[in-house]
Amino acid sequence: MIGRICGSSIPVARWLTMPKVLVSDPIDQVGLDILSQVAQVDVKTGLSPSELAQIIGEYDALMLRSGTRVTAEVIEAGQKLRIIGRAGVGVDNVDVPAATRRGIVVVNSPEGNTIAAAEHTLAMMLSLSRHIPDANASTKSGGWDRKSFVGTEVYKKTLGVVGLGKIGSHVATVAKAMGMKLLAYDPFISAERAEQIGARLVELDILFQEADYITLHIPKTPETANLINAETLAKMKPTTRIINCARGGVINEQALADAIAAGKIGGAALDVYDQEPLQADSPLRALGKNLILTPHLGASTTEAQVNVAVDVAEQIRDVLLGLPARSAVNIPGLYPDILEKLRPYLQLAETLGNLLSQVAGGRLEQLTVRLQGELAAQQSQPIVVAALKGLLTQALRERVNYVNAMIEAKERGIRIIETRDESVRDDYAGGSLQLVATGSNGEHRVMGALLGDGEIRITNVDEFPVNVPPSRYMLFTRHRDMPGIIGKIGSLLGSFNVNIASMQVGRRIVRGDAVMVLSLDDPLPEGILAEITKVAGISDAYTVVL
Ligand SMILES: NC(=O)c1ccc[n+]([C@@H]2O[C@H](COP(=O)([O-])OP(=O)(O)OC[C@H]3O[C@@H](n4cnc5c(N)ncnc54)[C@H](O)[C@@H]3O)[C@@H](O)[C@H]2O)c1
Ligand SMILES: O=C(O)[C@H](O)COP(=O)(O)O
Repeated sequence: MIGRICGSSIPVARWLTMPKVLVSDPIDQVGLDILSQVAQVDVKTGLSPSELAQIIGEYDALMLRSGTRVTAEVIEAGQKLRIIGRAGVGVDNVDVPAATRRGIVVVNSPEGNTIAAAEHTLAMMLSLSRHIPDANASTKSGGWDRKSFVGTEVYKKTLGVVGLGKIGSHVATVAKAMGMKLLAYDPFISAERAEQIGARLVELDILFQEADYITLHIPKTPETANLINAETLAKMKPTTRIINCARGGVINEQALADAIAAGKIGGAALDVYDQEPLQADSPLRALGKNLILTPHLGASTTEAQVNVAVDVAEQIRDVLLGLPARSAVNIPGLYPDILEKLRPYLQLAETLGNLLSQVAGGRLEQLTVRLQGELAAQQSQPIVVAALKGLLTQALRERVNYVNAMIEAKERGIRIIETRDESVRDDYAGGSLQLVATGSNGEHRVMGALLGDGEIRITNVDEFPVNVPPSRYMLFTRHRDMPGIIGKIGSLLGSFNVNIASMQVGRRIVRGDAVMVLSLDDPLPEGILAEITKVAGISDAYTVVL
């Protein structure tokens, strides 16, 4: 039987077992079509956080814009949630730390609406300069008033750009072409970058004092909240006009309304507000032609909505299919191109982390990740995250993933040390990875490498050289290197009907201490470990399940 779901023909049986995606804000149909290839898609907009919390439990993914608030309560209720996709830039309406703790990947579309937001900013600046909204309203209501709407030119005026990122840079470039002089404030960009755009990087106070127009393109952070307040407004010229198409809350709205009403600044154009929708009794609603208000329309162009819908829907689809997301805001450094290159190393790191947690046992206090030889030239952070994921697998099972491994480790008080040494040369062209765990059972270490075909080799366990591929079931022993031990272990396993796939002994000196590593086809039956430790010369035996 064929069911028709959002334009695609999917057999009903398959549809019923598909993951479910909730779309909680208006999203372009092209995004819904992409999601429908792999999921059941429900569109339910206008939900409050508590309404969302009530239904989110049945969904594997959530797609939203700025109209939905994803609180910690929503995330807690979203027990099946794997991904939250923000079809836009700002993720300040999502409790990202709560999502990270739960291992939920949060993605956005960092560039899909850049041009739309920049063009809206420029439209706001020109509308404010020429009183277009009020002149339009007056004319439409029957008037022909040319005297009240005399404007000013932007040509040769100074534009102060706060936040010279993607949107700020585009605004600056177009403003430059209109003959404006540019000042910029952004503590995270270089003077050279500002110069390329034609802007002079200055301190914030200089920008406030000298700019005729100030445009904000910063995220809302503890540093930027309330950036424009009564004190900073007092530094501006009485003709200065402010445009905010970034985030509400970076301007103190009461202070702005007071300054405009008192003629202390020239005016403002706002697209974003402290509380959205803008409160009915906001002091901003009472002001006249020197204040323009739009209802968060910066990203509302046909082109931008297609861009962000495709960008985010593709990422949700990929994550639901087990593939990486290309712009996850809470996975450090894991971009697809890097991921592709590092994939075999990530597998190695995760396997060694899992092995180490079982070799070491007990409570872990510190993990040292050593990248040696060629490996030291690779980007290390994803490798560290993969090692932590492996290390925590025994404790957290599927609850740990690339999103939350770092935070879970930190919450358990595990210190992470990373070292790299390109000068170490061994038999492995791709270099070696060594993991050292320090904890309640002292210090333990494992080392591994990749063969030319990408196959993993465990090359050292607690300073004993070995050369074994990892396998699902493994048996490790510590013993005295003496005749007869290997045979006894072999026949003991045989008597319990356990098949040995491979066996390796690692020793540093003849007849000294040694390790034995066995790869087994079957899990070890209960009781066999006790029998193994009774064998003369065996000091320790433990199983590892990878
Ligand atoms: N109105 C809308 O519909 C709309 C649409 C898109 C984006 N936005 C918002 O616009 C803002 C900018 O977006 P973007 O894509 O250009 O982001 P971006 O990350 O490219 O740029 C932000 C810039 O702000 C700078 N910055 C950070 N903290 C700062 C501080 N304390 N002081 C000065 N500069 C600081 C950063 O260095 C960066 O260069 C974001 O808040 C985004 O959410 C709004
Ligand atoms: O951060 C963003 O991308 C903008 O604020 C756009 O928000 P919207 O998707 O709700 O229009």
